[in-house]
Amino acid sequence: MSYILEVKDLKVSFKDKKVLRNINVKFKRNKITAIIGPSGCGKSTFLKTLNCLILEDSEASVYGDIIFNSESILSMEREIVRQKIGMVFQNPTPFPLSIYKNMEYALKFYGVSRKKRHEIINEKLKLTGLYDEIKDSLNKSALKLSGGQQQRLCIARALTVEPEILLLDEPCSALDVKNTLNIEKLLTDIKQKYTIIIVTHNLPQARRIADETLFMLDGEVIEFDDTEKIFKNPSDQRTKEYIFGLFG
Ligand SMILES: Nc1ncnc2c1ncn2[C@@H]1O[C@H](COP(=O)(O)OP(=O)(O)OP(=O)(O)O)[C@@H](O)[C@H]1O
Repeated sequence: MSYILEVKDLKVSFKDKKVLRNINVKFKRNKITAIIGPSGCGKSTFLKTLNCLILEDSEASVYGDIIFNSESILSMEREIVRQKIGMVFQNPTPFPLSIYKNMEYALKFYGVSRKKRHEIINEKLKLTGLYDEIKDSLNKSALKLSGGQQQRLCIARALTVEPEILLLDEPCSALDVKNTLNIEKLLTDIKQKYTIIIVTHNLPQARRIADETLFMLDGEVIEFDDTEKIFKNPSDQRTKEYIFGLFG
């Protein structure tokens, strides 16, 4: 089995508050992994640690290591980490620019030629199912798109720099059912090419799309296994109680 990311003895604190405790897990390449757990258990902190975003917080201390393709991301250049490990947030975050300029932004930063930028932008808009919907209004403000379209644009934008891993923090929590299902289909369509790690409160969503599911509680990983095993026959009593709705 090929692993893309290995988390070793990871601990994260904000000042003296311990938020993540001794996490040791490995993420499989080209799979969707869902991270679930009650509010405040540390899911977003964990996700933000996986692409070093947490290091931008002056109150955060990070111990342990995260190995990506046999290299420690904590000692890699941040720009390379962000290119290899992209992130999409809970609320769609298009820049207040045109759709095209949103898509072009990171490509310009990395010095990609105009012709190549155009090719990549079309390809990613097609991949995320947006192209047919917006091909005649690429110069329109991205803020005028619907919430679901904005979130697909953010995914398309994150993919322009060809990350190997895409992290998503509750990407559907601001969307209706139809847009949620669109995003879920999109994620399952692209997993042949990308490794996807998604934080979700929506347990049926984790069950629908994730190959593996990681259950966290109070900053610890309680159980990490095939999604079917976690939902049908979890090994730990605490996972059982969360899955069957006794807490959370
Ligand atoms: N920048 C920060 N400074 C101080 N404490 C923080 C910071 N970010 C998160 N925390 C604390 O860390 C703990 C874990 O928060 P985190 O957002 O990771 O949990 P979560 O499981 O993603 O929660 P939710 O499901 O509600 O989004 C919480 O107690 C939170 O208050």
